Amino acid sequence: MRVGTGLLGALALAWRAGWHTLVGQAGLALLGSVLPVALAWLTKLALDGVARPAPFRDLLPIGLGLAAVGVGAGLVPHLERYARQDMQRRTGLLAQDRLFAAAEGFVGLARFEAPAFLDRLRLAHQAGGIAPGAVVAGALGVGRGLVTVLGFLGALFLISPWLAVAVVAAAAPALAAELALSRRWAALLWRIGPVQRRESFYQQLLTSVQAAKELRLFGVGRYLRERMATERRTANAEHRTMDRRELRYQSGLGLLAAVTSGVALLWALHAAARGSITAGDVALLVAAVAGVQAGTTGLVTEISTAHQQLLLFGHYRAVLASGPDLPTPADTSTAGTHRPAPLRVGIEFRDVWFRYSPDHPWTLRGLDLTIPYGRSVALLGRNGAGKSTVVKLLCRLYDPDRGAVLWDGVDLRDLDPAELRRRIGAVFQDFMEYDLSAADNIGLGDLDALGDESRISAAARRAGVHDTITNLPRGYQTLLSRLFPDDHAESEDGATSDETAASGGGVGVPLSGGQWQRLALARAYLRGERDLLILDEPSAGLDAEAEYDIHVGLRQFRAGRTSLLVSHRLGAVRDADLLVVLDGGRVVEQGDHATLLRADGRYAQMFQLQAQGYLTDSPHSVGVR
Ligand SMILES: Nc1ncnc2c1ncn2[C@@H]1O[C@H](COP(=O)(O)OP(=O)(O)OP(=O)(O)O)[C@@H](O)[C@H]1O
Repeated sequence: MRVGTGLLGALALAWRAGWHTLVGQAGLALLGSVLPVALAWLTKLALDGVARPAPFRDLLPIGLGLAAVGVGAGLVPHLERYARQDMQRRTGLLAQDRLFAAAEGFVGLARFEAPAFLDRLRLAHQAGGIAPGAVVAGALGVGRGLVTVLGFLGALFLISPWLAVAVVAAAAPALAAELALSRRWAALLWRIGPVQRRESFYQQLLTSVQAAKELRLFGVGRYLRERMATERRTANAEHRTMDRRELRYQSGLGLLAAVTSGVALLWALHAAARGSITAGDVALLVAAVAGVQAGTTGLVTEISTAHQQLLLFGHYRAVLASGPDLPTPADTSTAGTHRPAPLRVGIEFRDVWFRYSPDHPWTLRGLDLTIPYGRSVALLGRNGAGKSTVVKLLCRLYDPDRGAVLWDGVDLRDLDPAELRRRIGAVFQDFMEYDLSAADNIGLGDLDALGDESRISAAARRAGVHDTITNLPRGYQTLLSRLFPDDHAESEDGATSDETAASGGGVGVPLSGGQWQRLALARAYLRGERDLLILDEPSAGLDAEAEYDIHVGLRQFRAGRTSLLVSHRLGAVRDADLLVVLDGGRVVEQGDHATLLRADGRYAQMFQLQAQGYLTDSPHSVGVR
């Protein structure tokens, strides 16, 4: 049943991707399947005619038929290959698009963090490119093989029924064995998923420019290479075991088929010597036994390949059928009921409990927090206190396990997540550095502004990165990447782009850490008119002067706007309307700077510690004096 629905799914995808190619491919498969049988029959007729002997005009149609079959046999395989590859490309493209659309539809992050789901996604991605096309080609191949085998079996049956039965009996175990093997292959691919994931992690590590510094400094390249090889050896051992099993099955079954055909041949020669069958019958019998065996082997291979691909295609179908990861309102279209209205009162975390999974400890334990409309709130606390987690819940990348996050009193779970996010601008602590142009890096913050130079440069100016960008070789159009050379053309001396890149010419320009951070800030500023601005450590990588500039700019920009700012630099956030200190997954202190200093609690301690750090001499310098 599952095989049936998988096959139907693949056929439906292929039909959608290009029905005319599918029909052409099926027609060619049918033509290809009857040609060998027609060739054998026509050869028998020609031999019998010559032996009789028959006049040439009786032999002429047979000769023309043989010539036509020869032309067909020469052309059909090439046409079929072309149609198959075209189908592969079309279904691959459609399948990939559907897979990525499904992944894009996951509202939250949890699935991207679950190793089992990641394995399934990887297999689905691999399968999506080739499996549907391979399943369709396999199904057509099976149909073609069946027609050929049945045609030859019919011929055999006419000459000797018991021989036909014997040949089928010899082929049946091969079919059963191949099906069992293909199931084992699919299970193996699933089993070694984590091993391959680790191997590819080491591969990326050993070739990534970020890791290159530390690997060289610590001299750990060889150690990691050995770990990578260990993973590959584990996968190889599993493959080898399967290959050996396959070898055993296939050579045993091949032997059985060879013995069957040998016996059939001896019987045919014996019968011809006694005069009970003609020379044409012998030729047809030899062709039929060989044709049934070759056809069965082909059939078995097609079935097992299609079966394997079908099992892989199962991962693709599973991802597509996995449904929403977080509940979304049933109907987001009805009169905009699930659209968040512009923020008017504020956002409230009400007794929020959250952990990343049942295996993780609680990160938030009954958090109560209000971000009032039009005010700036700064979230403070030591590493791991849960500040970024609050940010992620606010963007609805996860849902609370208990309690609720309310947008003007409406639970975020009752709002359309895409609409909610349209109202938010954010810089995450682990912001993205896109290997795109400077303009694109900013413009991705708001696709409407992507071609709007004035909006992009205004955002860049506000983030203090405009001058940096205009000094780049191609200004806002400079590619900020080491991955893609800016110029794919060969240089004048004929060097390829790889060589040019290796010598430092024609490559995109990467920025410094702080410059990237400003770019991320510009991206958020592009969404500055949105209802809520979230900045998670927006100045961590900036120099002191830049940080000051950024915070002055931020202060002006934030005035009268609702914002949430996460920072460890207390001097930079002291003038926020509300300072909130998190500890142990809940709010332990809140108020403005003056109130919290007077309270002489956690904030006052942290603030004084940082302030002293700037003002007092270090114990070492005192000692030196
Ligand atoms: N994706 C995740 N899966 C599991 N645990 C996580 C995940 N992200 C964060 N955590 C854990 O949740 C806790 C809170 O992390 P969070 O990033 O919110 O802290 P933070 O206050 O922002 O810290 P920092 O000041 O270091 O940025 C930490 O113990 C962290 O290990």
